[in-house]
Amino acid sequence: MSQQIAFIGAGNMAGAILKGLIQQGHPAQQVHVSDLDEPKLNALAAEFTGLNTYTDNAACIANADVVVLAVKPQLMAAVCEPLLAAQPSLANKLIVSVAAGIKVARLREMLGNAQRVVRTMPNTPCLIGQGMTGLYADEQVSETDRNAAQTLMQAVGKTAWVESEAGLNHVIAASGSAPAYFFMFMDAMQKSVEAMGLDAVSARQFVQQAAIGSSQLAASQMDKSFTELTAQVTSKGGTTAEAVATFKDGDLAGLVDQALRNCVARAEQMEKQF
Ligand SMILES: NC(=O)C1=CN([C@@H]2O[C@H](COP(=O)(O)OP(=O)(O)OC[C@H]3O[C@@H](n4cnc5c(N)ncnc54)[C@H](OP(=O)(O)O)[C@@H]3O)[C@@H](O)[C@H]2O)C=CC1
Ligand SMILES: O=C(O)[C@@H]1CCC=N1
Repeated sequence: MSQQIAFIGAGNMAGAILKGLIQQGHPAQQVHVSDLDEPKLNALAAEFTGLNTYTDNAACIANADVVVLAVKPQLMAAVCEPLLAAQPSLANKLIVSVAAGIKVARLREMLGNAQRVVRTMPNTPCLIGQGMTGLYADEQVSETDRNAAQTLMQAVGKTAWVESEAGLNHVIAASGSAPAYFFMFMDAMQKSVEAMGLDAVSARQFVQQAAIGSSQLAASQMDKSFTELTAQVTSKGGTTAEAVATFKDGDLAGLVDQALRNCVARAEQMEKQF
């Protein structure tokens, strides 16, 4: 029998994971989700017959085997307090956090020293089963719980463990936040070709399919580095060479490096803040 899985917070990330999970065959009757926003819950309940919705977080987790904490980091402490008050021992539940910037030790503190805590860093492509999730657990977490957390996230994409908790912040930079970078790049490309005269629908289709094709090509040629794949497109004296030179002149790599370092720095700052 499938596990009872409870999501605290029905926002972007929980929505992506729970939809992916149900679409992958987990019975909606065994998925529980709570949020303060009733219209959001009603929309999910209308989409997934049998889904259990709550405005009371403690009720949501009452019979759960796995609790996915999916509220904003700044709300996590306030959200955990009543959970702990209602269930002083969370020993019978595996806690899976998707929150950026809240370390295992801090989560345990918020949850009355709950031991069974796994941190994950997914991304929004989980919504279509194409997510990438980094996982971290310390030595106090059993193999069974690690496997359960991994199986949960594998329902919505690929997974990989990181050995140190600091590594999870690198996962945020490389993949948790990354969909936003790619969308920004695609948006800039679409706007550019639209300004040149391509209609909006065509511009989106060309840019989007180029992105899909490029990432699938890269995945099919794991023996080639991204630099080698770039070289395959770049004919000497041709058009790509001009665009590539422009990116190099503008230090695209330096800008990307700075952006990712700032992303990690913010995660580290949040670790102190929340
Ligand atoms: N978005 C992303 O791509 C990723 C996000 N994450 C992490 O996921 C977590 C959630 O982020 P995201 O999904 O983007 O945020 P959202 O704001 O979309 O989702 C959080 C949800 O929690 C609800 N909420 C607020 N207060 C409570 C409460 N007291 N009890 C229950 N629910 C509550 C919010 O409702 P309301 O809107 O009404 O406040 C909202 O629906 C964060 O910790 C983030 O770090 C991790 C990886 C990727
Ligand atoms: O922006 C954030 O803080 C979250 C974490 C990764 C993606 N969104």
